[in-house]
Amino acid sequence: MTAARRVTVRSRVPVPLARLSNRSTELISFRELRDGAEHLALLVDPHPGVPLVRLHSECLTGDVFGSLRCDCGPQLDEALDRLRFEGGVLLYLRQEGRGIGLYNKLDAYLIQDEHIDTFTANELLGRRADERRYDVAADMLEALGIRRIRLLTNNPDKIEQLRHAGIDVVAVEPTGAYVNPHNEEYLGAKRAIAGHQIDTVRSPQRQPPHV
Ligand SMILES: Nc1nc2c(ncn2[C@@H]2O[C@H](COP(=O)(O)OP(=O)(O)OP(=O)(O)O)[C@@H](O)[C@H]2O)c(=O)[nH]1
Ligand SMILES: [Zn+2]
Repeated sequence: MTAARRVTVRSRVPVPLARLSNRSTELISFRELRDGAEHLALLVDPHPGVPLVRLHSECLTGDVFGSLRCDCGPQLDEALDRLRFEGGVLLYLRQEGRGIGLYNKLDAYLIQDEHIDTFTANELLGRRADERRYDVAADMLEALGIRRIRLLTNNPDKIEQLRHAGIDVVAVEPTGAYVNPHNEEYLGAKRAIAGHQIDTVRSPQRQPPHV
């Protein structure tokens, strides 16, 4: 049996971000990540105390194009706003489509258009309902010297997997429920099937980034 290789920081690059103005921000890459993906950490100088951490799984359609089929865009905005206010860490995990990839996610959307829920749609494509693992996120936090966190999420699986991987999640802070006419079924399935703590209160549309 080969010994597990330790994840270390590969580079820390200062990158000023318009929407995090006046904050010192670094993008951090890693060596030896267990799944070989190019996951990234955004570190914003935290206030003293237990840092706020957001694990954000990649969603090209929501994060970049503002797709209304999901809630990823406004959740990313919210996390960045929180970091601007109090600092912390955002792990941007390259787990597009809950781990099935972009093209498969687009195929899953066509299945969902027949009123099949988002988890069953993955399975009809021969994939698992959610293929994400967060042990890689725990490795990244450890490489940053962070073992105690406040986690920004509604997803019980993130909490459980991080704790199992040895991260002390001392508090869970809910992220918003960004409901719109196009994502109501998607959010309903996250709540009913995956146990997300979501209040399906309609929230404002995504706002343009602050500059
Ligand atoms: N397969 C699939 N993936 C989707 C769909 N809609 C969004 N996603 C993916 O779901 C993931 C959402 O990630 P997050 O926002 O980090 O996490 P979450 O599981 O919603 O949990 P929170 O921490 O509460 O936001 C991203 O990888 C999206 O690409 C969908 O309909 N099908
Ligand atoms: Zn999304």
